[in-house]
Amino acid sequence: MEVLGTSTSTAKKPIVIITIGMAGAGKSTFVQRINSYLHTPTPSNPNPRPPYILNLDPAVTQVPFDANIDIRDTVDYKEVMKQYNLGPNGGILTALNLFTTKFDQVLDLVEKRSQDVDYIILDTPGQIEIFTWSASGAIITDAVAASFPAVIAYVIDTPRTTAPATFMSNMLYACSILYKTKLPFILVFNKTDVTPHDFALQWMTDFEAFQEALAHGGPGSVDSDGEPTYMSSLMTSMSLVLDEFYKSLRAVGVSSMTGDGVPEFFAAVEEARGEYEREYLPSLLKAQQERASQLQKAQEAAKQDSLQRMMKDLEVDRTGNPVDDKWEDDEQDEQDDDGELDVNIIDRSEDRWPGQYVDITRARRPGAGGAGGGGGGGEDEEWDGSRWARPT
Ligand SMILES: Nc1nc2c(ncn2[C@@H]2O[C@H](COP(=O)(O)OP(=O)(O)OP(=O)(O)O)[C@@H](O)[C@H]2O)c(=O)[nH]1
Repeated sequence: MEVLGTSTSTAKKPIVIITIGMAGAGKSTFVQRINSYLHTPTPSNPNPRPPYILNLDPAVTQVPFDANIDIRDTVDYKEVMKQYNLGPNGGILTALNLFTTKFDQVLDLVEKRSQDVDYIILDTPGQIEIFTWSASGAIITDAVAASFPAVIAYVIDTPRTTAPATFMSNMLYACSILYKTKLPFILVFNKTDVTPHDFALQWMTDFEAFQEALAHGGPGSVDSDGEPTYMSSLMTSMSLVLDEFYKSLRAVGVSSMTGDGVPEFFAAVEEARGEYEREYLPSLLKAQQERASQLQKAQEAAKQDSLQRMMKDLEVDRTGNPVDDKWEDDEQDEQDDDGELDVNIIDRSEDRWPGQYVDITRARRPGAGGAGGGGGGGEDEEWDGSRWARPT
């Protein structure tokens, strides 16, 4: 079944990996690493198919991969800054907005190549909020997720997330993106060559261990009386919320530098494809069907409204102009059982025949009867082959 271009059969469709992460987390290096992995033959996959890559960061000076579509080919962000008198972040956002206006063309190009690729990779702007909290970021995400199975790869700078408070802030941010996009989500703990991600996995699975880490979060976690501070209590409550959130995502540790953990990442992507088909796609289709039926209802209501207004206008005309009433006598005849007016629509292209026309533009003379009921066929009129006329 096709609904608004969305196919329920995603079996042969490539999966879109949307790479998101804080500035410096290693998104571009990660994209390059998975790109290189997908180019490399393995015994289980001797003929790998290169991915299709989209670079959506207009401000990046160099990317370590060849993007198939690069926003920088379409929008010059420095020129945008000059023309619109903007700072760097405003320039990046406006460049992304301008690019989004052409995103239907991007999707067309991707659709054309979709038979030849298994993965489509999106690298997003360095300033995370420009993509995650902008209208254009939402439009792009929704558009790709409506056309292909899609997954969010949230890249985390592991060495910089070892403090419990930083870890929790990062997780809360990830949580907000998950609830905003509702797409399958993979936490990618990057730079494991510098700091292994075991501590993160432990904090995610063992609530007590994270509480312990929070309690030993250093000065500030308890006040002078030895009681937990406001900040410490807030973090404890938040971590309770996050405990629920951890259940709905998968986490992998990766080193984009060495390639460690990349196969595990792709295993998680395959799992995410299943989740997309099981959970995201049905709710997407349901939402589209609801929108379609709401649209139909709105159109029907608008039609009824116009009809009622038209009938009201006719009523006003009739009361204000009783002599010119063309409906009065035959009103009962012309109403069907539902009380609706039974008016025949005339096809002007067909041959005319006597009595076919009811000329409602002419007032019926009082007392005039006969065929047609309206403006023609009065007692003293004759059909001359094309119209009713008084004999001369
Ligand atoms: N040791 C180590 N360094 C890494 C790894 N991945 C990325 N880096 C380094 O982290 C820095 C930031 O990497 P980028 O790939 O530019 O990060 P980004 O998230 O794309 O940064 P923005 O361009 O600001 O969005 C670079 O110096 C990388 O070499 C990794 O797995 N291990």
